[in-house]
Amino acid sequence: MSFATHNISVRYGRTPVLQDVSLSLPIGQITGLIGPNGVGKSTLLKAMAGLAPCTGEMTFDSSPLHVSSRRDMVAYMPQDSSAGSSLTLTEVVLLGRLATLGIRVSDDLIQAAQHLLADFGLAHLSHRTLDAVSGGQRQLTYLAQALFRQPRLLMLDEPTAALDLRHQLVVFETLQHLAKSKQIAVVVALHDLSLAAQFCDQVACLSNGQLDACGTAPQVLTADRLERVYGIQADVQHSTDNRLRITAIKAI
Ligand SMILES: Nc1ncnc2c1ncn2[C@@H]1O[C@H](COP(=O)(O)OP(=O)(O)OP(=O)(O)O)[C@@H](O)[C@H]1O
Repeated sequence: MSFATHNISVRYGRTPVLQDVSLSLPIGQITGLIGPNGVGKSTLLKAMAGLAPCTGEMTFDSSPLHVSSRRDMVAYMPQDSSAGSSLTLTEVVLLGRLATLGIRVSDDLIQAAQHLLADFGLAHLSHRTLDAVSGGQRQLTYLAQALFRQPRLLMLDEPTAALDLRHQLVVFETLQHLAKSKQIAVVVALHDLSLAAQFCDQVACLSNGQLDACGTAPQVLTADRLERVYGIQADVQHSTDNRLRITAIKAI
C-alpha cells in the first residue's frame, strides 16, 4: 500500500518551482526528502497537503485522493514552529483532532494527548503555555499535534531542526516505530543527510525543481550526486556495521 504523487507541478506566479514530481510513498516506511535550499521541498509537502495550488494528482492505493478527502488522512507539520500561543501544550496537541472534538473533551482524550507529550519528554510542561517553552519544545509539541491526528500520511518539514542530538534520535526512533506499528507513510524534509541515511527507508532527492533520484540511502547519497546537486565535495563511507557516513568536506 502506498500514497503516490503523479506529475505534481507547482508555480508561484509565472515562476515554475516543481515540474512533474512523481513519487511513491509506501505505508510503513519513512521517505526522506532532500535537496538544497529553495529547491522546493516545502512546496512539495504543501502541494501534497492541499495547501499549495498544483497540477498533477495524488493517489492512495492507486485511487485518486482529492483535496477534500485528504483532510482525514493527512497531517502536515510546517517548517516554522516558532508561533507561540497562550494555549497549553496539552491544548495544542488536542487541536490535532479539532474536527472531532466536542464541547466537552473526554478525560481519555486529554490523557492520550498527555501521553504523546510524555513520549517526547514534555510531561512536566503539559500545563505550560506554548509561548513559555523553548523552540525545541515547541517543535516537539507541534510534532505531537501532528501525530495526535492519527494520519495515514504524515508530512514533516524539518521536524528536528531545533532539536538537540538526543531529541533528534527520539523523534526518528518514534517515527520509525509508528510508521511500522500504525502503518503510516511518513515523509520528512530534512537537511541532515546522516539522519536521512540512518532512518529513511527511501531517500528522494530534488534538484532544479525535479526529482533527481529516489531509492535507498546508498543508492541516492553518492559523492557524485552530492557534488552535482549540493555543490559540495563529500566523503561517503560505508562502514562495517552497514552505516553510511557522510562528511561534507568543502563547498565547490
Ligand atoms: N509563497 C511563495 N511565493 C513565491 N515564491 C515562493 C513562495 N514560497 C516559496 N517560494 C519560492 O519557491 C522556491 C521553493 O521554496 P521551498 O520553500 O519549497 O524550498 P525548500 O526546498 O523547502 O527550501 P529550504 O531548504 O530553504 O527550506 C524558492 O525559490 C522560494 O523562494
